Amino acid sequence: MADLKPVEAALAALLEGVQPLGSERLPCDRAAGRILAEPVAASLDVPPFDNSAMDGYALNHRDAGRWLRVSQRIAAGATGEPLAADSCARIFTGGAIPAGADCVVMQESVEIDGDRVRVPAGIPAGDNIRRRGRDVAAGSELLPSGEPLEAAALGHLAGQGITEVTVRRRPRVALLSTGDEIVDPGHPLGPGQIYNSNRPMLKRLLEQFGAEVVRVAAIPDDAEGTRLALATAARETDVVVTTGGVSVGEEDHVRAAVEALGELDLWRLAIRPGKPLALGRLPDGEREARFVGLPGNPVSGFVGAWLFLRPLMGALLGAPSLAELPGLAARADFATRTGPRAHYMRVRLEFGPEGITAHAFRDQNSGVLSSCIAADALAVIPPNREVAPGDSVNCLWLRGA
Ligand SMILES: Nc1nc2c(c(=O)[nH]1)N[C@H]1C(S)=C(S)[C@@H](COP(=O)(O)OP(=O)(O)OC[C@H]3O[C@@H](n4cnc5c(N)ncnc54)[C@H](O)[C@@H]3O)O[C@H]1N2
Ligand code: MOO
Repeated sequence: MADLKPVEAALAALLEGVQPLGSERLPCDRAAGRILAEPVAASLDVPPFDNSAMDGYALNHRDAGRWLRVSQRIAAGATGEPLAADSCARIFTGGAIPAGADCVVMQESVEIDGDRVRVPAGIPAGDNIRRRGRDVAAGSELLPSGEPLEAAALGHLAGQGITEVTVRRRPRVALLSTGDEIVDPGHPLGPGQIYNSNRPMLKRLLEQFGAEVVRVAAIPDDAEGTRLALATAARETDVVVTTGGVSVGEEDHVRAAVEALGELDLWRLAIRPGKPLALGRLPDGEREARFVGLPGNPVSGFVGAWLFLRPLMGALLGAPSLAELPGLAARADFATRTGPRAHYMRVRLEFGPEGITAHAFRDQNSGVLSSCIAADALAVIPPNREVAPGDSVNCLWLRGA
């Protein structure tokens, strides 16, 4: 087992030389989930003027504790007049603070007598005022390149009146299945056959990671057909992913075809599941598609997608948030022992007042996809390690992309 390589070595080989893809302009309302390809500068202060955080009265803090005439009414959207002496302004949340006022007192704290009010003494200057530029200052960087355009970022763009952004083109991916026994749903199953569960699973994961799956196909079981399928896929895409046929079986034409078309490295990784992995390049004139051959076992493909396809999509998208899975420490509720391979165990995390507990699924076999459905994380148990209930284990978080 001495030849088993660490995940990091394969990942470094996979990402070597990968450059972010080109960009495209999109209207903001079609850019949700996309990755910014350039920084966006703020041209406006947000908020654009000092305004009230409360429904109440705007005054100068030196007048707090005295009876004041209510000299004007300022609703959100209106601008008031400068405050006259011995007066305050009725003001509503979002209303512009009039000149001369430097604090707002909420109406629940005010005594009212006809058109006069008295606020408690000792109100500090600035109280309940949302200062101009407090959220965003004009001229500052609103969002950096590589930022995923999720809810708050989209709100921030709109806050500047921005209608269009430059985002990365989505990586185009081909997803090809090997295996004579694999049948697509919708067709009858013959003896010894199984349905193709990897395809929809990996398609969904790739889309979650920001890719566009532009081609799905089965690789035919002959040398020429395999070569044609791979060459066609490479021409149309940035990444060609295959499933199955990466261990030591004899039935496989993928290896020979990738070697004939470009370069191939076969890895045997010190991880369970996902030991065999094929990485390569498929040149097409000036450009090339990256090749990733994931193992056929569904859980091995699932884990391989999180560990390899996610950072690859991150590198193509220039999105640092996809580079590494977030890690968190949890208390194991299980016992296990590893051999020469690190075990990436599917766990459900329970967040309690005493901390986080990792519950491992009973059957961790790499063919048992049901263990992935409710898995929140992969608990990474290093090689040659014994874990007892209560021990701390490092978990890689799988919720979200
Ligand atoms: N002698 C050895 N045998 C195996 C080794 C080894 O080192 N020496 N490694 C094992 C490990 S670990 C893994 S993981 C698998 C990887 O196998 P392959 O990538 O070659 O995949 P296949 O043999 O084609 O398939 C494995 C398994 O997965 C099923 N499968 C394949 N594709 C799909 C699909 N699209 N949907 C659902 N299920 C799929 C397939 O029917 C097989 O049962 O090799 C071990 N063997
Ligand atoms: O590495 Mo395989 O993925 O253990 O089943």
